[in-house]
Parts: sequence; structure tokens; C-alpha cells
Amino acid sequence: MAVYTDVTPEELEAFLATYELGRLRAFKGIAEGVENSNYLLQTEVGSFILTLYEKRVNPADLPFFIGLMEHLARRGIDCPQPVRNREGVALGTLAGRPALIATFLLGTSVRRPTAANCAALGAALAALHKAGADFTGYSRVNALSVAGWRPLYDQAAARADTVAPGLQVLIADELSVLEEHWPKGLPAGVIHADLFPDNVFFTDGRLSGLIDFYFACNDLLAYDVAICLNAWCFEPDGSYNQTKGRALLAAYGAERPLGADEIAALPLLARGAALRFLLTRLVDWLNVPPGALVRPHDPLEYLRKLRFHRSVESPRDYGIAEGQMA
Ligand SMILES: Nc1ncnc2c1ncn2[C@@H]1O[C@H](COP(=O)(O)OP(=O)(O)OP(=O)(O)O)[C@@H](O)[C@H]1O
Ligand SMILES: N[C@@H](CCO)C(=O)O
Repeated sequence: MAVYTDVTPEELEAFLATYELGRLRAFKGIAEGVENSNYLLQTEVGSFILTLYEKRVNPADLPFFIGLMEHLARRGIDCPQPVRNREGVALGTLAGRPALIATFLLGTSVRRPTAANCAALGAALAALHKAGADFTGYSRVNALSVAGWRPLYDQAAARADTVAPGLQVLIADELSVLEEHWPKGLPAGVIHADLFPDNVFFTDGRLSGLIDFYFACNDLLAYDVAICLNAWCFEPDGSYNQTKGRALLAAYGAERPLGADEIAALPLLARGAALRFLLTRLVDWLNVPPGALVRPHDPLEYLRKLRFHRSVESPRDYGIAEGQMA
């Protein structure tokens, strides 16, 4: 995350007094991430994460996110647990923002995922999809699926070529193709939609937790797989690592076999996922708020990934095993 909204110790102490978490011992802003403001809190009873929701989070969606984290935890998924205040309410207001305290998960994220990490991630993603299947109390449309990309393009188009020559036309072309051919009718359910390595914790080499559910929504399950192929299976030099892709896809498929229609759609879904992150990164890159403690992500990383997906000829190029093809 990042810190966009400053909180004073007095404000925080008054907020904490409404919870059964004891007195505040220490707190500090967390620089990682780009979306919301996050603080690590130490209180008399332990460590917690305080999140203040920023621009991309619609307050109306917060009951979905909070309900989902509670549901997944009940289904055995290791994820942060919203902490309820003395009145039994999880969501509060602090420094003028919607605010949530959640449990702190142990573990660290990996910077350079190995094939074994990718396999663990694939299995955890499938487990998440299965655990989300009976989360029916709330639903949330994916605001950052294909219908949401053109508005992002419109925000960035005029200045896109300042980031890379020719970028505006490339995105416009890609958008037209994806809008016309985006798959319909594939299996859908609750997806995480942002399960990057920085949102997955490992302890002693074992996957120990998933965080950051603030893009979770109801969408195509295979789109979540495509997001993870983008986020986990490329090397720093921009090349796709088929061994990592194979590990991720095989471990996912062992828990939740992909259908032939989902496999056939993978190249297009991966293109869409690359465009989604290219667009949000581009908009953020062009609009860093003055004074914010944030490091914007490089949009061009996703331009390179998009180019790879455009060159793919078959789902086999991602490492789908023969046995997984119909
Ligand atoms: N429940 C938690 N337990 C432990 N650490 C956490 C927890 N939630 C967040 N963090 C820490 O805060 C950092 C930022 O959190 P998070 O990834 O949710 O932020 P974000 O702004 O939504 O980021 P992103 O750019 O991934 O969308 C994480 O990298 C992690 O170090
Ligand atoms: N995971 C995203 C940031 C949060 O949406 C990215 O790397 O662009």
C-alpha cells in the first residue's frame, strides 16, 4: 500500500478506544503498495493493519470486501480478519476516510518467485475460487474488466506517448480487439483480481497467507488465472518462464480442473489482464498526487507482457500440459 492520508496519534488513539485492542503502543505508515493508506499498529494485545480506503475503493463495496474476508477465513483460507469494534461493527471512519482494522498476517512476500512458489500460488488460487463459491451475501461487478478499460484509456490517451512513443495507438488497437472478442459464458465466481507476489505471504517456503482483497469481485475464474500468469511467470528481462507457468497451471488444475473453453480463452484473457495493469499503472504514473508516500509501478513492464501475449499462438505457450488440453 502507501500513505495518502495522514493520521495523528490523537486521532488514532480516539479511534482505537472504540475497540477492545488495548492502548496504542506504536504505529507507522507502510510505504509498500499503491492503492490505499496503510498503517502497522502495535497495541497492548498485538499487531494489526489499519487501512484507510482511498480513491479506487467505492465505500459501497466495503461490505463485500469485509464479508468476503470473513467468509474465506471460515472456509480455511489464511487471510486478514476484519476486527469488529465494541459495537460489533468492522468499518469505521478515521481522518475523513472509511477505515478498517484487520489482523496482521505473519510471513513475507517473495520478490523473485520460484516455480515452487508459482505452484503454491496456483493451488491457493484454486482453493480461493472454491472457497468463494458459496459467498452469496454480496456481489461486486469487476469495475476493472473490459468495460472499465476504455474510461482509463480516455484518462491517459493524450499523454500516453510521453511514456512510450506509439503507446496511445497500441492501446487503442488492443482495446478494440478485446472489446470485440472478450469471452462470455466461462465459469464465474469470486476472484481476487490482484493476486500479485506482494499480496502472497510465505513462511519457511510454505504459502501462509493472502492479503489485499480490495479488487476482489465476481468475474471469470480463468481471468484470475490469467492475472496470476502475468504477475508470477515473467522474468525481470521480460521473458515468459514456461516452467513457472506450467507449475502454476498444473497446481491450479489439480484443485480445480480448467475447462477446454477456459484453456482456449487463456491467451485472450492474459492479453486483457496485461492491458488492465498497463492502463491502471499508466493512469497512476501520469497522476501521482503531490506529497504522497507512494512509488508508482512501471507501466512499461505490462507493455512488454502484452507484446508477449500478442505473440502467443496456443495456450500451450503458457505451459498448459498435454493432459490438461481436451
Ligand atoms: N493483514 C496484513 N498482515 C501483514 N501485513 C500486511 C497486511 N496487510 C497489508 N500488509 C502490509 O502492507 C503492505 C501493503 O498492503 P496491500 O498490498 O494490501 O496494499 P495496496 O495499496 O492495496 O497494494 P497493492 O499495490 O498491492 O494493491 C503489504 O505489502 C504488507 O507488507
Ligand atoms: N498489483 C497492481 C497494483 C494494485 O492494483 C500492479 O502491480 O499494478
